[in-house]
Amino acid sequence: MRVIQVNDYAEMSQKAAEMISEQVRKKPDSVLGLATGETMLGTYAALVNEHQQHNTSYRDVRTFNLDEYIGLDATHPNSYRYYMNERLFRFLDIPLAQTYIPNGCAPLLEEECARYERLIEQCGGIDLQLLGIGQNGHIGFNEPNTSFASTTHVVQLSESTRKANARFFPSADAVPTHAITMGIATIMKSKQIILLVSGKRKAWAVSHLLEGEVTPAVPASILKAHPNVIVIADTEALSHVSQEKRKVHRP
Ligand SMILES: N[C@@H]1[C@@H](O)[C@H](O)[C@@H](COP(=O)(O)O)O[C@@H]1O
Repeated sequence: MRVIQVNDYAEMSQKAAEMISEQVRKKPDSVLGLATGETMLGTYAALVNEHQQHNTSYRDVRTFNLDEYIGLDATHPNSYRYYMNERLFRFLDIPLAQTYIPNGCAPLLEEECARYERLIEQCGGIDLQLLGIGQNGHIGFNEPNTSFASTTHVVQLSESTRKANARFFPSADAVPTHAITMGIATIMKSKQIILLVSGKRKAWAVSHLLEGEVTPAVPASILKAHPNVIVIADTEALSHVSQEKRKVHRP
């Protein structure tokens, strides 16, 4: 695991956008794994900027998002489909049919999970997966104590995650109780992973990731076992981590 320490959110976002654009220029038919949340907003804005300035084309790219709330459709402003369309896809030249997000309104949710997992495989797997991290160390919506062997599945969101995400909803009760998420094994199959972390809110999760043991109690800790992970973290997110560990980590 390689750690890149940056000063702040803006620098983290710029760095991540540069790495994603580079991947797409190197391999124009890349399969990108995408994430949502506040962490990604700056990266997507920087990516749009880069696309407009340098004409990097996304025509042949396919994208798979990590997760989606159950019960919110594409027109709901809090659905991750809405977020992705509004924040990123509408500014790029990517055909929407090449952007995949689990359908949280599918009548048969288990089948939807299996379909999604199959689709990722049929596209040749994810070349570059972008990840954020929850305050409790979750990745995607894989809450603490999810099996490391899990594939795309339906999850019940923990109260702490619902509370953390309530800031985007009109009220805490409006946050859905369930979601579909890529599993931990799905995420770990990606060829490369970039984890973005910003702010004091995430300091505990980052310090466990870099200095704690690998345990299902902190889902992100499994990333230590992946051969190609880059963590881009700002000074506040790294504030609980020793200077030594901030430099370079290899599995
Ligand atoms: N499912 C998403 C995660 O993929 C994301 O990493 C996390 C952190 O979000 P934020 O970036 O808003 O802190 O929130 C949600 O739970």
